[in-house]
Amino acid sequence: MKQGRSSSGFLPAGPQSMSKPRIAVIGAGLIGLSAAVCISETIPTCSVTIISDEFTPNTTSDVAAGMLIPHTYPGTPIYQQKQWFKETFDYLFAINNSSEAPSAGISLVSGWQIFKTSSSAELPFWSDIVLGFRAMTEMELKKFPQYRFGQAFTTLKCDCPSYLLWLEKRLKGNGGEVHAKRIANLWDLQNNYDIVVNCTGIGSRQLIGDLKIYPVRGQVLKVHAPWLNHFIRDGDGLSYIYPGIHNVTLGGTREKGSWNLSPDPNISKDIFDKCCALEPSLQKAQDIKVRVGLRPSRLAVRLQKEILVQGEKKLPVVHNYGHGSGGFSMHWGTAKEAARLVGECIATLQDSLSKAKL
Ligand SMILES: Cc1cc2nc3c(=O)[nH]c(=O)nc-3n(C[C@H](O)[C@H](O)[C@H](O)COP(=O)(O)OP(=O)(O)OC[C@H]3O[C@@H](n4cnc5c(N)ncnc54)[C@H](O)[C@@H]3O)c2cc1C
Ligand SMILES: O=C([O-])CC(=O)C(=O)O
Repeated sequence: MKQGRSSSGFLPAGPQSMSKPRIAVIGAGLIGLSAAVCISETIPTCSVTIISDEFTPNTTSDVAAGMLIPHTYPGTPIYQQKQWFKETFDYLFAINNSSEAPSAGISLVSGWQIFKTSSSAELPFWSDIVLGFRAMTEMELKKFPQYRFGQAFTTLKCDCPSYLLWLEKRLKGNGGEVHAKRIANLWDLQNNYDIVVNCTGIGSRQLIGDLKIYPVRGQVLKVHAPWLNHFIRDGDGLSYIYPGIHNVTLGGTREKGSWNLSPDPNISKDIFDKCCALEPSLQKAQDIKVRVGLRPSRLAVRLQKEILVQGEKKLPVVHNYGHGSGGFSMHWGTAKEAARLVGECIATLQDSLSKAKL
């Protein structure tokens, strides 16, 4: 049994009425925790239970840099991605402006995204959502002699384990529960929950057989270099330096289709050397830790309702997974949409219950 989370007796023996709809959220990474918090706050009449086999600090979400810099999903309309990013940015900006900022692990960070050729630097769809987006000046570019062009802006960063713990605490404060268990089949939940929210990330490949989701392996270093406060990102996405509250994340790699979770020392050296070339003071970094995560990648985030049917039985499922490289950038926007879909499922269930009584 994992500390503070029950691993047995997780199935509530609740009534089958819809006076208090019972929602099971599968997955305790960023996407499951944020969806659970959002559902518990927007539909306070329901009970929310997270069921997951892994928790912080052992999820992909703990490995992430946690920067709010979106990656484009080719299969999701841009207006939709822009809305999710804006909702996430506004929500975290408000937390950053509150006394909760340090415990939630949310900080503002300014810096540069740099490019070797100006033609590779299109105006991103999120340029009017981050703060103070502009082209870098000649003087700023002098710091990076190999680069021709750059974008300067201020964005938000989540300190990943702190933020996940903060979300879990908030869920429990709203009366939510958290249980440690691996789910092999969504139907195992049908007797005890009215609606299931699937936030299993890369686990959706096995749990529901979605072969459209695949891993993109990422290796990063988490180092102690408290003098750094500006981020630097090579526009190719293969070198970045992201200072946060507790450490600096150095990255990174993108290996499509690799399931290998073991750190590769040669890759660590390569990341370190490339980041030192951008920011020589990193030679003095200490306490270097290596982490590997598998980005749950998909052409489009899957955010939709599905009604599973088995004979007479029905199980409403809301899917919310496949956030790839952009979970932190999009999570609150997708959590809001998942909560809205759960609300629709509750309305449909209530409607069919009242029709059955007639
Ligand atoms: C190196 C790296 C750097 C990144 N940097 C950034 C960044 O700077 N900004 C950004 O926006 N994004 C970043 N990301 C992407 C981000 O980490 C992901 O988009 C996000 O963490 C996905 O969250 P998730 O909750 O879907 O997945 P996960 O964190 O993997 O959570 C899935 C959960 O589901 C549970 N689960 C799975 N299957 C089952 C099952 N059958 N039964 C029970 N539980 C199950 C797991 O135990 C886990 O708790 C980065 C990723 C990596 C790897
Ligand atoms: O690309 C970045 O800047 C960080 C990130 O999201 C990732 O490594 O997936």
